[in-house]
This record gives sequence, C-alpha cells and structure tokens, in this order.
Amino acid sequence: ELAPQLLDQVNDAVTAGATAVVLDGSDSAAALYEAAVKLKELLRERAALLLLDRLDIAAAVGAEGVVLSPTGVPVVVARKMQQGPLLLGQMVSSAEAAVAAAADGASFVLLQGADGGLPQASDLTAARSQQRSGNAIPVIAAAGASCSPASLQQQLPSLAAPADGFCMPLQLLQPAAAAADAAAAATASADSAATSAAVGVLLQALTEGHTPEAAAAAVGDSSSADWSGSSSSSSSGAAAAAAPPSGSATTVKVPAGGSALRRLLNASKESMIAEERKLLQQVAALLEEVAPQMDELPLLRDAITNLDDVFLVVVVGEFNSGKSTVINALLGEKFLADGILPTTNEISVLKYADPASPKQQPELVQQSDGLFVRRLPAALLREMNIVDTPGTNVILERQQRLTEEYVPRADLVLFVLSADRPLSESELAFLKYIRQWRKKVVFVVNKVDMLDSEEEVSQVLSFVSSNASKLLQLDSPAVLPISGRAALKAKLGCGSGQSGGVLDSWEDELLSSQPGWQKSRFGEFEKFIYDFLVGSAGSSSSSMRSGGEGLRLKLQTPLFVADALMEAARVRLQGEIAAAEGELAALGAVRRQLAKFKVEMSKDAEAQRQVCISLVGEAISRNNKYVDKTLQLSNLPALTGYLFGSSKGAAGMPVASSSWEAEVVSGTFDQLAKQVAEHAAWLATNCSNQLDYYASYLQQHRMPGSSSSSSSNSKQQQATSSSSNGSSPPETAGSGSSAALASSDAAAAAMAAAAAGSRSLAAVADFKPDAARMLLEEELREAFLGTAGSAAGAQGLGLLAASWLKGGLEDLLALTVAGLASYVAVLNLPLKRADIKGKVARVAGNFADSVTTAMAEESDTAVEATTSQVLQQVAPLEAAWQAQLQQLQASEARRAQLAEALQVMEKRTANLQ
Ligand SMILES: Nc1nc2c(ncn2[C@@H]2O[C@H](COP(=O)(O)OP(=O)(O)OP(=O)(O)O)[C@@H](O)[C@H]2O)c(=O)[nH]1
Repeated sequence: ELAPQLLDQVNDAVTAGATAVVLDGSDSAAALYEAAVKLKELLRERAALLLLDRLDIAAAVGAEGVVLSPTGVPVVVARKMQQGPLLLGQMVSSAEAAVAAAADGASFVLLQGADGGLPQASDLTAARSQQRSGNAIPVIAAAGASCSPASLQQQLPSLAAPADGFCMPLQLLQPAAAAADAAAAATASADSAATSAAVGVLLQALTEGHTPEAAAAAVGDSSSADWSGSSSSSSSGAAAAAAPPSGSATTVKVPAGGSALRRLLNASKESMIAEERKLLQQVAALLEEVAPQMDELPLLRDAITNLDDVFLVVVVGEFNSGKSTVINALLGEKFLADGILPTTNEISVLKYADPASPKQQPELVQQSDGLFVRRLPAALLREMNIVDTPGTNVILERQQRLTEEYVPRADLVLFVLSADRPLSESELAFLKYIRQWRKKVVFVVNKVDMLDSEEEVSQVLSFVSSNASKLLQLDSPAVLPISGRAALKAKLGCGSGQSGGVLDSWEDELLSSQPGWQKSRFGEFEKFIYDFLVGSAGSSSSSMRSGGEGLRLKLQTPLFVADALMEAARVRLQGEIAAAEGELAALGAVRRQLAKFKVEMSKDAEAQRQVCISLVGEAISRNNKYVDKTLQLSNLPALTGYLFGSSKGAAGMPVASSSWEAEVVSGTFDQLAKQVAEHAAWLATNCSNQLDYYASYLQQHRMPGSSSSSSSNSKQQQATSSSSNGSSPPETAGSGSSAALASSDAAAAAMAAAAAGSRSLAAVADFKPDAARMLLEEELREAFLGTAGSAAGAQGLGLLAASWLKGGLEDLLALTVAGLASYVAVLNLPLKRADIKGKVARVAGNFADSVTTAMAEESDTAVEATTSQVLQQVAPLEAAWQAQLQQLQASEARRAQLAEALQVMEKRTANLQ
C-alpha cells in the first residue's frame, strides 16, 4: 500500500520536476493495481506512470508505460502483448544490453551500474553512441536502492552530460530518519518535501544548463539530513525519473518539453491522437456509407480536424447574463461590446492573432456557414479558441441552429448565468440539449456583486448546483461565482490582460492590488479553468503538452460526437435490417400464398369437372331409361319396322332412336360447352388476377432505387397503376360466380379469349352425337331383330304346326319347340338392354373423360404457369433483399466493432485524468 506520506513525496518530486514515476511492487496484483490507480490520480498527466514488469496493470490503469526488469518478459514479447501506446523501458546493466534493448524495440533504457549503483559515464556514452543512428533511444542513468546518497552526490555531475535522465529510488530522496520508522516518516514529511524540492532544484539546475557542480552543491546543501542507510519499509517503491541535462531553459518549475521521457510521452500521446484520428476516420467513413443523409456528419469531420487545434471553449447563456463581459475579462481587454440590450447577434469564434506576425490576417471574417471568425491579439487565445454566442433566449432560429451545431464541437462549455435570475426555462432547455452531447460544463454565476450577502451567494450557488447535477446527472458540477464586470474593471485598471492573459494574471500581484479584483473572484475562476484544462504544475503553449483535463477533453470531444452518431446509425441500421427481414418475410409469404392458390384452384377445378361428369352421367341415365323403354316387344312400331324391313319411322327417322336426341341428349352438349367455357374463363380470370396482384405487390417490395426495367411487361405496368394494392392476394373466384365473372367486360373478354384456345371446349365440340345415335340405332335394331325374329320364327312354326295339327302328333311337338325358342329369345331381352346401356355409357364415359382430362390439364398448366411466372419475379427480388440484408448485417457488425473500439478509446482517454 502506498502510505500517504509516500504519495506526498511523489507529489513533491513531481512538483519539483520529476517527469516519470516507476512503480515497483512485489505485492499482490490487487494491491499493485490499487497503488497504480492512486499514483495515476496523483500524477494527473504531470508525470508519466511506469510499472515495473506489469504490462497488464499498466494497461488496466492507463499508465504510460512499463519498465521491464532483467527477470521480466523480453521487450519483443512485451511489444506483442501490449495494447495502446505504452512506453517500453528496459532495465539493463551494461552498454551492450542497452544497445540490444534498443534494437529489440525498447522505448528507452534504464542503465544501472553493475554494482547496483549509478552507471559509469563511459557506459552511458557507449550505450548512446553505439545505437543505430536515426532511432536512438534515451539512456537514463538509474541508481539502485543500494546506491548511497554520498556516491550519488559524487557521481551525478559527471553523468549529467552522457545521461538522458536520471532515475533514483524514492528512498534516496528521503531522510533516513523518515525511512527507518513509518511513524517518524509521517512527521518528517515536511523535511522529505524539502529534500525532494532540493532534487527538483537540482533537476532544474541541470535543465537550465547550470554546471553539474552547482547541481551537486544544491544536493549537498539540502541534504544536511542523513542520506545514508536509507531503506523503505514500503513494499511498493517508487522511483523518480528526472529531466535530462539538455532541456531548453524555461522560467517555470517543470522543465517542459526538454525531457527525453517527456518527448516520448508526448510521442505516445501523439500516437494516441493518431490512433484516435484513424479510428474516427473509420467511423466517419462507415457513417458516410450507411447514413450519408445524417445531418450531423459534418460535425464529426470537424471534430476530427479540430483534434489538432487548441481547445474550443463555447460560452453560452441568456442574453444580458454577461457573456461578453466574462470573455472580455478573460481576455483582459474590452474586445467585445456589452450592454443591457442584446449585443451579440451572431456567433463568433475568437482566435489568436499574433501581433508580431508579418502576415496579418483580417480581424473579422464571415465563414460560408455564417459564423464570424474574429482574430484578436489576446494571449489566452493562444491556448483556446472561444466561441461567443447570442443569448439562448433571444437567438433566432438560424443562430440557434448554429449555436447548437457548435456545442458538440466544444471541448468545454462555459454556461454563464446571471446571479439575479439563475437557470431560467430557456437555460434549462439549453442544458438538456447540451446533456445529449455529454459536454463538460462549467457554470459561471456572474454578477454576484448584485447579491447582498455571502449567504445569498451560497443560496444561488447551491440552487444552480442542485439543478445542474439533477439535469446533467453529475455528483458535483463545477459552479463558480464571479463578477465579470468587476474583474474586467480591475484588469483594465492594471492593463495586465494583454500581456499575460489568464496564465499569469491570477498570480499577478499588481492585479491583486486592484480594488474589486478579490471581490470579483475572477482569479479563482481563471485558476480553475486553467488547472482544469492545462494542469496545475506547468505552462505550455499547446494542448498536447499540458496536463489537466485538457488532453482528455480534447480527445473525448470527437469520441462523444462519434458515439452519438454511431448510436443514431445503430438505430437506423437496425430499422433497415428489420425492414429487409420484413421484405424477405413478405416475399417468403408469396410462396405460401401461391401454394394455397394452387390447392384452392385444384379443388375448384375438380368441382367443376365433377359438374361435367354429372351432366354426362345424367345423360347416361336418361339413355338407360330410353333403352329400357325402347327395347320392348310391346314396342310394336319399332318391332314391325324392323321385322318388315322398314327401318324408318313415320318422320323418316330411324325407328328405334327417333326420339333419342330429344329425350337423351336434350341440351347436354350446350350445358357441357357452357360449363367448360366457364371453367376456361374462371381459370383465365383467376390466374390473371393473381398475376396482377403480384405484379403490384412485388412492385411495392422492390428494392428502393432499383430500376423497374423488369416490369416492362405491359400487364405488370397496368397492374402497378391498378388498385390491386391489397396486402393479401385476391380470393380465387369460384366457378359459381360465373355470372359475376361474365358481368364485367374484362371477364367476358377473358372468357372469350380463354374459350378460343381451350382444348376442353374443342373436345366437347369434337363429340358427334349423331355417331352415338347411329351406334345406338344399330344396337337396338340388332336387339329387336334378334329377339323378335326368334319369336316370329316360333310363331311361324306355330302356323306350320297348325297346318300339321290335322296331320299328326309331330306338329304338336314342333309347336312346343318353337314356343320354347321364342321364350328363350324374350328371356334374353334384359341382357340385351343392359349390353346396349353399357355400350352407350362407355362411349359417354370416354367422352366425359376426354373433356375432363383436357380441363384438368388446362387448369394445371395455367396455374403452374401463373405461379412460376410470379416466382420468377420473386426470386431476383429475394436475392436482392438477401444481399441487401447481408450487406446491412455486415455494416452493423462493422459498426458494432467500431463502437466497441470507440468504447475502448473512451476508457483510455478517461484514464488520462
Ligand atoms: N452588476 C453586474 N453587471 C454586469 C456584470 N457583468 C456584466 N454586467 C452587465 O450586464 C449587461 C450585459 O452584459 P453583456 O456582457 O453584454 O451580456 P451578454 O450576455 O454578452 O449579452 P448579449 O451579448 O446581449 O447576449 C451589461 O450592462 C453589463 O455591464 C457583473 O458582473 N455585474
């Protein structure tokens, strides 16, 4: 565990100028993780956190790197394992090992002396000079725990030149008394801070190019406490890596920009920015592909471009809340107009204008999007661009749109409220808008000078704070009370604004002496903003080199924009996927509906064939009756006609079948022809209805944007414009509705057209009833002759026998025989009738068969042709939707993957705090 005093020491060392802290720990991973998190919090970007050997923990806490000990994994392996831009340092104890580590891909080496003390100057020189030029890595001189303060003190000056930096155990910076005893350490923390500060001085001395001797003296001066015998009771040790001797002189405490480690650190941040930019570009490309119409897309493009820019601070608030005054006070000069009437009508971005630059840019330019860019020579604008907006309650629609468009790009939103009317309706509404972009908001309660007492101030602050925390779901929103007017007056009074701006002004004594400055509380506000963005221990001219939350916010701005757009894209893609699935389901339903259509049609067709069969059946039974009636011995006209050679009846008709046509056929053929024609029309209408319906249905389920060339068929075009847009296919019209069918002109035409080509109708027409009648006639004649002939023969014998009667007994016998023969012939008559009926029934049956078979073939072919024609159109649509679905699913998979990468990136940037 890291004792509080140890953390204090690290803090002191970092404040004094240490640029990295190496955490070594043989504790459990959990304890080490805890310690690393604590250190990370403490360092807040002011110095890099490096972990000894623990890549996993380094990655988990978002540390800047690891130092690999000789017992740790080799650099090449660590390179493979690492995630993100972690620095990889290697601990070595010889110049050769340092060179090898460089070749293996280490980011830097910590070179220790073979005896655990500081390395020899010659080794350092060798380690640096023997590296391949071009990508030489820093060589840091490291002192082991066994190194005595005395030898450190002695050796340091000679190592200042060849080393790129120093790394020493924290306990070497700590008085022995404190190390020996934990309790004593707590009380001695003031001393240890003094020691660390001394080392800080040493580092600064080196940085500023002072002689090493002076540096050594600085150590000597401050180390009046006993340096010897130092050892830490803590199992987690921390070491401070120091700045190199070659840094450029700066006037601030931290040797910014000069340290090799810091350079590396910046490189690692820059590589993080590069990585983020690459990811965001992938996101933008995906969004352009899947949602090109998305209005907010340019926001993301802008945010990516702005990654390289300085912070963007957007100032919002109601009109008259004092936005312009606050901006003027920040800039230190009355650049913007203020007043009780709305003064800011346009949105303007304030950017830095270098007064010394020979290339003067115009002070005010209006961009194509309506935005004004104002260039002002205010130092603060080197650090940030400030966007001044019209009051949230008075802005016009266009300005509102521009303001709202600008909010997502902001790295920080300054919400200026007037202390006399904090958080009005319009402000609350605007805050809700801001919330969706997850912006960091600082609430500036202006005009506190108008409040009568401190109590009133705290009441307003807590009102704003509680409302803001509810709305933004924050634990403790930043709410700062100021008097912009008093601050501006004070700044104008001492003329400090122009020269230093916010960075130095809050420390400016001159300013402090101005009446009203303290009361304006502006110093605290500026310090807060500055610490927040840049960090408390440094000065920099670029967001990339600063601590604080600046880098994190800068990195997060486009990530949050991307996140919001990705969420919108997810909703959109899922909608499109559901639509494509719906289309496929609708097309799949066509197959089922067609199968149902087939079944219904075949059932109906079967019923219609049955009607035909029964028509023929009725004719057969009428024929049976006719035969029964005709083929009788009592049918004297027929009998005599046949017996006496006259086969023609009175009207010249055949004897037996003269009334057959009228009694048996009696309109059967007409009925049959009508039935068959109706069947044909029924078939044509139903099939054409289906085709029409599906042509229209499929038109509706066509891929949006696909050409309609496949619907060139005139029937489809007609159908498209027809009203058959129902969601379910037309019911198959039954043949019983023939009247309905025939009632429409279209159906009548269909009937005629269908009749023209119908094979079943041809089969009906082919049947020659006359031939059937002839056959019947023949049969009847034969039957009559066969029967009546025998009877007459018998009677003839009878006559003969009568003449013989007189003559003898034989005649009587002959008569009996003849009577018997006649009897047998008459007995055969029913059999004959059955035979004839059977023959006619067979002929009629064959006829019915030929008609119904033709009907069945016709309906099967037509239904088959209809379904296959529809299915032929369904297939390409299905394929197109399937392809579309796959493409959407692939886009969604890519989106999900990128969204996950964004999450990882967000976590990493969040860890930057
Ligand atoms: N008492 C007091 N008045 C202030 C303070 N700051 C600004 N004012 C006054 O409030 C009025 C409005 O100030 P501006 O800075 O113009 O306000 P704004 O929000 O920029 O207004 P618009 O640009 O019109 O949206 C001016 O009369 C200022 O002098 C302050 O701290 N205290």
